[in-house]
Amino acid sequence: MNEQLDAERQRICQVLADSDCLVNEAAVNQAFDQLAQAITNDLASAMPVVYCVMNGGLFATAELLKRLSFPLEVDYMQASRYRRQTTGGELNWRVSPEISMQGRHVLIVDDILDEGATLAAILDHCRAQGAIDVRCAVLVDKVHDRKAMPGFKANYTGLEVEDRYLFGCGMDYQGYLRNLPAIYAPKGL
Ligand SMILES: O=P(O)(O)OC[C@H]1O[C@H](OP(=O)(O)OP(=O)(O)O)[C@H](O)[C@@H]1O
Ligand code: HPA
Repeated sequence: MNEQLDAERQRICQVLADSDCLVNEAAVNQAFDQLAQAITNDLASAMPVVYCVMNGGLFATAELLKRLSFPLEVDYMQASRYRRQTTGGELNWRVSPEISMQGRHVLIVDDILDEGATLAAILDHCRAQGAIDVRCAVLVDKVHDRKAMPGFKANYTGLEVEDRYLFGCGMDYQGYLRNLPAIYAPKGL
């Protein structure tokens, strides 16, 4: 491995070593079980299309899909506003989904509702595309009063987590550590 990449690896390992684990793996799995049950109750007969919001939604989508045992289709979209930073900017659409939303029940899956600007824009887009029912599921809703639309909530929320910069379970720290099965926050952030 080149020296620069190894220094990066060591820096990220140090961030992880210096972080607090806020939600452990067992609690994350329990949250996914509850989310999947609520989604099943509502959508089992609806032949929904489940859209993963890449990249952060990949982990939550996989965890949910393996718990959903009814017919559905899966697609993805990519709309990002953080670009490896810890504060959000303008929403940048990078990939649009292939499966049409026209006349369909739609479930958007993402890792986190933070300020909510990403999800709000995606939900508007889905309605404009002709979906008859648009719902969203997030693993985490971050608790603070900076929501883009006050009171904005996902239809399905796994966990409410304190107002710190989070990583793990799909959420990244500077592009890394999405793969961790628990939720962490770096000390001081
Ligand atoms: O509620 P908001 O403040 O809008 O933030 C939430 C969004 O931010 C993250 O995506 P990001 O733009 O970092 O892209 P990523 O999915 O590739 O990490 C996350 O996956 C959500 O989509
Ligand atoms: O706390 C966060 N962590 C990772 N990605 C995010 N995108 C919005 N908020 C966060």
